[in-house]
Parts: sequence; C-alpha cells; structure tokens
Amino acid sequence: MDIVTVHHLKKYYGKGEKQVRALDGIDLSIEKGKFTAVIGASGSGKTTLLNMIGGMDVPDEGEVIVDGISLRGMKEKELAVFRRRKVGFIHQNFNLVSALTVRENILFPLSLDGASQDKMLFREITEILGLEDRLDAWPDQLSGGGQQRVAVARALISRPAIILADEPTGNLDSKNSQNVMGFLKMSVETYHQTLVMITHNLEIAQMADRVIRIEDGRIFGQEETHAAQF
Ligand SMILES: Nc1ncnc2c1ncn2[C@@H]1O[C@H](COP(=O)(O)OP(=O)(O)OP(=O)(O)O)[C@@H](O)[C@H]1O
Repeated sequence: MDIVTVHHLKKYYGKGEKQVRALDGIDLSIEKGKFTAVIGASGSGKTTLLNMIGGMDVPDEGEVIVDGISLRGMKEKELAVFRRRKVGFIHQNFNLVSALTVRENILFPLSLDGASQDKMLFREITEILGLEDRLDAWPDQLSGGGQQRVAVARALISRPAIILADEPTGNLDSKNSQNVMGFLKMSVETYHQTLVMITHNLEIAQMADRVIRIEDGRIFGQEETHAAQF
C-alpha cells in the first residue's frame, strides 16, 4: 500500500531567464513501511520535494496525497495540524530548542498539539535511543550524535505515519551516523513507520529499500536495493 502519492509536482522560483525549476513534474509513490532514500546533486530539488510531502511548502502545480489525505487546497492551519499528526521531521542541524531540556524537546510536538504523553512509548523510545539518563540535560550538553538522537526521539514521539529526514547524519562523524541510522531504522521498523531520507552518503542510501535519484527537479532514476544488511 502506498502512503505517499505525488502527482506531477511542479515548483518554480523566479521568472524569465532566472527562473529555477526546483521541481519540474515529479510523479512518485512511496510504499508504507519502507525506507526510501532520495539522492541527487546539490540544488536538484530534494529538500523542496521533502517539504512538499511534509506540507511545509505548497506546489505551483500537482498534488500530494499522504495517508489518503490530499494536501491540495489545505489552509496553513490545516497543514500545521497535518504536519503535527502525520509527519516527523529530522533536520541536518537537529533544530532542538536550546532553552528546553532533552525531555521537553522530545515532548514538544505533543505539547503543541495538546496531546497526552504515552508514558510507555516515551520510555521505550528514550531507552532505544540511549537517552534515559540525559532527559534533564540541555541540548548543548550533548554531543552532536546525542542531539541528533533527541531529534529522532522528537520525530517519533507522536507516532507519525511518516518520518521525513533531510540529511540527518550530515553533521555527524561516521560512528555517530551509523548509530543514528541504526536507531532510526530500528525505531521505524518497531513502530511500522515510513522513512523518506535525503542523503549525500551513498553508503547510507544503500541501507534503504529503494533509492530515488533527482536531477534538475525530475526523477532521474530509481532502484530497489538489497537493504537489510544493517
Ligand atoms: N525559497 C527559494 N527561493 C528561490 N529559490 C529556491 C528556494 N528554495 C529552493 N530554491 C532553489 O531551488 C533549487 C532546488 O533547491 P533544493 O533545496 O530543493 O535542492 P537540494 O537538492 O535539496 O539541494 P541541497 O542538497 O544543496 O540541499 C535550487 O536551485 C535552489 O536554489
């Protein structure tokens, strides 16, 4: 079953000669429960595509359907609710709130939505990610790898159907990258979520079930991988 369907998505910036075709007619389906890696040169449109799937940005043309919900015509408020309930974002720069503790950062999406905390899930996620002893620490007291694990926990805490990760290991050394990837993949498998991840790292892309290559705002190729050799 497909959890994301993208129909002929277009996003252009600017006009005339300077116009940039960030997305130039993308058609794509993403199967539920799978890990899809998105690769491509800098400026090829990867982040723009991820932002459209996550309802962070709206296309000029085309349609995005996530978990049976079309984002077309949604108002900003509806998109915000959609993002909080359906999507977990993980960014390269972690994007943690420095004035909140690790615990508060992880629970932040729930507090925005007025949702109650699933204490078992919180304990499970923080244990899987090795954060149970750091819950009262401030983000800047953790290493880069530790901060990214907090960002992973925050993305998972509301049990979103889909996790969108924009180069989540881009600022980590190889050991921390492997750790974060291992935790992320294990968590996604445990909670039956779908992971879409932008990466420049081909080793990481090989861990995915499927790799999509984007060039000049178009899908240039896609291949199933023989993942699972984690
Ligand atoms: N808000 C914007 N205004 C103008 N141009 C933009 C805007 N956002 C993106 N672009 C342009 O659209 C193109 C695609 O950008 P995008 O960030 O999606 O690429 P990317 O593949 O994610 O690149 P990178 O790997 O460097 O992050 C680029 O040429 C970029 O400069």
